[in-house]
Amino acid sequence: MSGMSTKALRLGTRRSKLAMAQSGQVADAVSRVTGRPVELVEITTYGDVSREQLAQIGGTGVFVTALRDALARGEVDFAVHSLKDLPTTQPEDLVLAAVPVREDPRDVIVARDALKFTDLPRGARIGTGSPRRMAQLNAYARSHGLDIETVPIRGNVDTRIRYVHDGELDAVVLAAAGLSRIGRIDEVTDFLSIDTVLPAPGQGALAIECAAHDAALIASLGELDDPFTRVAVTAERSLLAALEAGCSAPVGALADLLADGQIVKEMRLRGVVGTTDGARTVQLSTTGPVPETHDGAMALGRELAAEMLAQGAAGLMGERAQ
Ligand SMILES: NCc1[nH]cc(CCC(=O)O)c1CC(=O)O
Repeated sequence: MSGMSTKALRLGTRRSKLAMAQSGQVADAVSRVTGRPVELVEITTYGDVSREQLAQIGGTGVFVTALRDALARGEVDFAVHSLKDLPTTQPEDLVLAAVPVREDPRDVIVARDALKFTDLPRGARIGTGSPRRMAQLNAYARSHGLDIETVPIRGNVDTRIRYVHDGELDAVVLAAAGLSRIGRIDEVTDFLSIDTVLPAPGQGALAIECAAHDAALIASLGELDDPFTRVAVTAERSLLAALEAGCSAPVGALADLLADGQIVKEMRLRGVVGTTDGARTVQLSTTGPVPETHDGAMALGRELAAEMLAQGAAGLMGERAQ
């Protein structure tokens, strides 16, 4: 290494509490593996300043573009993204140098009076701006005789929880991982089973991205990579891409390992799409050997997407949250 090796690495981050929390955690880990200090560089993104409904803006990756621009201009050395917010196409000048071990991928409910999802009273109002969450919660409600109303909301995690504390909503749906990262996991009143709500592709995982030409940095950051998380999110995102759906589309996906004791046997990939009213869904699953390559993981996602499309998935994805 040259004399550059003790120079601080610049980590581009959004200013939101969640982004600052996850960037801070990654900064510590990167500092540990590189032996270099990491300095946070705050960047405002379009997704932070826009007051419109995200789903209405329509474009994928609104949180990501400004960070990537700063990377491409060399203003920062690396960036941390929530993987579920990353578009499925990777810019050629940037690489995902590491996908660290995934946190709990589940969605959760924060409800008044410590209520569980299935104990919500008739007419309960549940806040979520996500067509994926609406579709699956409404589908569950229809098939289990629950009477709920999904209410489109957006805003950061604190804002969304405030709707419940202020009595405007009975419950809100959030990602466990986000609450965990900002230290509010104790406020969860119900962890939604994967059988009820499949998370967004990549949910709970982070992506550490840097310039494709920065070979030394790619190698260092690579120490934080978890190969299984990477294979799983690659399959999930390949499914999403093959369904030609954006991040606001009603697509859930999760890949997990099936183990026999300590021995990993197979990987299962599950996917769902549905209309936001929950009236129609297509949900499929495939199980097979854990893919050993990136291409293998991509193929698995494409194959499941093809089966879902054959069952009419495309017709269920036209909707957007209002
Ligand atoms: N939709 C925004 C978003 N992007 C990433 C997370 C945190 C969870 C994660 O990293 O997957 C959240 C909040 C949420 O969905 O509750």
